[in-house]
Amino acid sequence: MGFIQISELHKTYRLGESQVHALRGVSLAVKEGERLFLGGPSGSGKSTLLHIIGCLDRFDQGRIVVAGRDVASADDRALADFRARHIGFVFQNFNLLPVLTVFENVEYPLLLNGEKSAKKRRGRVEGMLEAVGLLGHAKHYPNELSGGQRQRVAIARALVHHPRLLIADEPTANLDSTTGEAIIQLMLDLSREQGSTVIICTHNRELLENAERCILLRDGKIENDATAGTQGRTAACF
Ligand SMILES: Nc1ncnc2c1ncn2[C@@H]1O[C@H](COP(=O)(O)OP(=O)(O)OP(=O)(O)O)[C@@H](O)[C@H]1O
Repeated sequence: MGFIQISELHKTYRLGESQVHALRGVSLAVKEGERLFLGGPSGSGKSTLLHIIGCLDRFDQGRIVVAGRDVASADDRALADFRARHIGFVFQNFNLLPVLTVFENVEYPLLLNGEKSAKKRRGRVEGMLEAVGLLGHAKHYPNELSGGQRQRVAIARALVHHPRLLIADEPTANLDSTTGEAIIQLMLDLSREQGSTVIICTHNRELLENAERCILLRDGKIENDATAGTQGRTAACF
């Protein structure tokens, strides 16, 4: 069985009388340590799928196992605990807490996970800040940083507790292309060092074309699932 095992996943949003079928039977297996890019047109269901894999949202039908856990059977509290321990998130808008310093933002997941030793927390946070090149900015607040620096803090926060899964939803959408490239590389490098599985959702054609594995969604279904070297992959991806 895969590290992530998804079978016939369906998700429908209900807005008053109308319904949106965001996922229409998605099946997928991801091995531990795999680095997967998720693409597809706007509205194809990418964020919905990521949020379900990241245990941020529920689904209507199907089955999903993440890191050996059948997440549908977990109640909200157990799910929040599972998320805090095993999953790191990077979002398009960075989602840093503006009233906390850079250090405090990165420390937050360790506090959530109940790490009581301030010394251990400090060591882990400083190690991550050094890895993302921002140790000198530990006392700054998010609004004193550039977009690229904020995303580096978000990466440090996402990985500080050594999650088994890193999920990134459009992490480069608000960055220029050079900064975006560096951010993706940093996420891939650091997660490889930690052995984390990575799923990155993006509209960036170049990233999708060069991905080790690229999954394309269309109308809530997987249209294409290709690993590097597969013939015709680029054409099938768009
Ligand atoms: N909270 C919600 N309530 C109602 N409909 C929603 C909600 N979230 C998403 N949808 C709808 O579900 C479908 C899939 O949306 P989703 O955000 O997963 O697509 P996406 O591929 O991530 O799009 P984008 O690339 O624009 O971010 C869309 O039709 C969207 O309008």
